[in-house]
Amino acid sequence: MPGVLILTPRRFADARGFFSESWNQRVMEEAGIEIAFVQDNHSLSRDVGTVRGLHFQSPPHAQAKLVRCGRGALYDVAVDVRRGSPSYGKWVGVELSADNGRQLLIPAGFLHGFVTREPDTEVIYKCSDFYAPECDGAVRFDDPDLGIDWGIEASAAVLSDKDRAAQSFAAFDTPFVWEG
Ligand SMILES: Cc1cn([C@H]2C[C@H](O)[C@@H](COP(=O)(O)OP(=O)(O)O[C@H]3O[C@@H](C)C(=O)[C@@H](O)[C@H]3O)O2)c(=O)[nH]c1=O
Repeated sequence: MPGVLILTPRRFADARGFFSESWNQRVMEEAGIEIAFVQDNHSLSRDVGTVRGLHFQSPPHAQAKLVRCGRGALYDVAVDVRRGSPSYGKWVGVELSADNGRQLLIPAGFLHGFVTREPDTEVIYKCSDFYAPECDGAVRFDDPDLGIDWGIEASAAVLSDKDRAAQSFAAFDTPFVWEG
């Protein structure tokens, strides 16, 4: 999926555990990734099968996100909703866990959501714009047009009221445009 990257920072293990640089702006810039992150978020989901998503913030407050797992495990999903993109409407999913240390970089122009695979899963992510509730939106995680395989029965998902009432993908008028 163009623009979506899995990053796995090096871990320096010793008798105490490990040390890892979870974000290093200079290293990222040397790799061609120039994103000015301005907000860090941290969520805890108690139950296995908690689904948060699919979420977006519209321009002018669109957000790129760098997502990682601090405790437990989750399946993280990004859906390309950039009008005109070769992968418009397609999704990609990656297992992120405290053990595997992976991070998922999701550019602006994607819906984002995840399902937790372990109890008490903590998700930590950087965002490239501030929370703007007036630009916040959601699309149904189990929309048949998207066909995302969450690995759970949709009826068993633990959801917020907002996500339970989210619009269908067919009704979603994407505010994002593919810029090549
Ligand atoms: C996202 C967000 C929420 N809040 C508040 C609003 C609300 O009262 C409470 C819970 O918000 P939500 O129900 O939207 O939280 P949540 O369902 O965890 O929303 C998050 O889901 C993941 C998948 C994302 O990608 C995020 O961008 C964000 O949309 O926290 C903030 O103060 N700042 C924020 O940046």
